[in-house]
Amino acid sequence: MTSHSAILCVTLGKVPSPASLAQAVAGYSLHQVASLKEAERLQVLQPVRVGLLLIGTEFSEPPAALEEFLLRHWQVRWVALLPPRLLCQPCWRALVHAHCHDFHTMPLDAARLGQTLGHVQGLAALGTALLPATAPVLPHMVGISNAMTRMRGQLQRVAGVLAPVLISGESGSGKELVAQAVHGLSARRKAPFIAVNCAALPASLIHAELFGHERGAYTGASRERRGLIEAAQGGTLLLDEIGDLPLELQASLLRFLQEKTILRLGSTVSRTVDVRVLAATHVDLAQAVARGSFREDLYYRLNVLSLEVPPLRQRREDVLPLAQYFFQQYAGERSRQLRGFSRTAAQALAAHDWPGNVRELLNRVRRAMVMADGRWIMPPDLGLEAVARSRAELGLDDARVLAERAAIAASLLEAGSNVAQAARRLGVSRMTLYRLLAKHGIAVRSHQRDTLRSAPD
Ligand SMILES: Nc1ncnc2c1ncn2[C@@H]1O[C@H](COP(=O)(O)OP(=O)(O)OP(=O)(O)O)[C@@H](O)[C@H]1O
Repeated sequence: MTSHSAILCVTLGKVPSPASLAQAVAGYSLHQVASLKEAERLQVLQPVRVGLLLIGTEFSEPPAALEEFLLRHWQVRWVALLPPRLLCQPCWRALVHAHCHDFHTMPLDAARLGQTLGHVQGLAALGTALLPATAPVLPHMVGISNAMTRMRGQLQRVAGVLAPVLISGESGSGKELVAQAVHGLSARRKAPFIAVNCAALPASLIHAELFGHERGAYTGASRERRGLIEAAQGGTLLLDEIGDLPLELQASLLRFLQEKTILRLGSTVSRTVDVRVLAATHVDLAQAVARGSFREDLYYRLNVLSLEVPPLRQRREDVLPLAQYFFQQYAGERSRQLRGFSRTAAQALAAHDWPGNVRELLNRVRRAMVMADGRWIMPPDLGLEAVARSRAELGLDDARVLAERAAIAASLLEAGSNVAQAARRLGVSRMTLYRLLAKHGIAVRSHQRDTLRSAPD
C-alpha cells in the first residue's frame, strides 16, 4: 500500500543534516536513505508518493543513476533541496525542471519547505483519491523529453475519469503503450485491457468479433460467443486504427457509447456492458470526417479527451534512453561480450529520423544485439549505414540539417556533454550552441555521457 503521510528522503552526497529539516517534516513519517539503491528497495517495500531529494555540494553534474531513478519513479512528487550553485548548471536545472515538482536551495528555510511539502502531499492525496490505493500496474514508459513529461501528467488526469480518449500519433510512436498506461493508472486496472486492431480484422468478421453472436447468427456460428466488448467487462477496450472501422460498424459503436448496451449478432436482447473505450489512430480523423469516411457524431463521442503522442524525431532526447532501455530489456539475447553502443552508433542513432518511431528503434536495437560480433554495437549492426549513404539522395537543405545535427551530437559526446567544450570544438559560441540545441531538440543530459563512457568509436 502507498503510505499517504510518508516522505521518502534521499540524501546524495555530503549534506550537513540541516537541524531544521525535522521541523519542516514534522507530522510526516520520514523514510531516510543515503543511496538510490536503498531508495529503490524502500519504494518496493513501502512506496510513497512524495519524495525529498537532498543533494550535496560535491556534484558538478547529476549522478548518472539519478535520472534513471527519477524516470522509474515518476509517480513520486519530488521536491529537490540543493546548493544554489548547482542551479547555475544547465544539467541540474534541466533535471530539476524535468522531474521535480518544486525545489528549494540551501540554507534551508524550514517554514517554506514545510509549506511546499504540505502542498505536494495535498496534491498527492488528491491523486490517490482518484486512483486505486495500491501501486498501479504500469507499462514502463521511457522518455525524458518535455513531451513525455507532459504526457505523464496528462495520463494521470485522463486516467481518473471515464470519458473516451482519442490517442493519436504516427505508427509505432507508442499509442498502445499510452492506452495501457491509462488503463493501468485507472481504477479499472484489475479488470481486462483488451486491444483490437480494427485494420487487421476483415470487415465481415469485425462485427461478430466486437459484439459477439448468437448460435446460428451466420453460417458457421455453431455456438453463441461473446464479443471483445463483453470480454472487457469492467475494464478498458482499445480500438486501435479506429479510422479503419467500416461505416456500418461505426453506427453500432456509437450506439454502444451512447447507451452502454450491445446487441450480439442474431440477438434481439440488448446487454448492458461497463467498458471504458479508448481509440487510437495514426490518420487524421478530422480529415476522415471531412472526406465522409468517418462519422462526425462518433468522432465527437470518441474525442472527448485526446492525447497526442509525438513522433520520435520531435523528441530526440528520448532516443538514447530508449535505446539503452531496450538494450537492457533484451540483454538475455545478446552475446556475452557485448557491452553497449559505440560512440559512432550513438551518433547514428541521434542523427536518424525514425520514420518508424519507437518500434523502428526497438527493432534496430534488437537486430544489432544479435548481429554485433564485437564488444560494441556499430552503425552497420543497426542497419544505419544505408541511412548515411542515402544522404546523397537528400535535398541540400535536409542534408545540411542532418549534417549539423550529427556534428552537434558528435561534439557533445566527445565533450562529455560539456556545452562550453562542445561549442569550442564546433567553433561557435556557447549561446549559438544553445540555440542550435533548441532548434534540433537535443537535450544535454549527464547520462548520455555515462551511457557512452569508455565506449570506443
Ligand atoms: N516510451 C516508451 N517506452 C518504452 N517502450 C516504448 C515506448 N513507446 C513505445 N514503446 C514500445 O515501442 C513499440 C511500439 O509501440 P506501440 O505499439 O505502443 O505503438 P503504436 O503507436 O500503438 O503503433 P501502431 O500505430 O503501429 O499500432 C512497443 O513495443 C512499445 O512497447
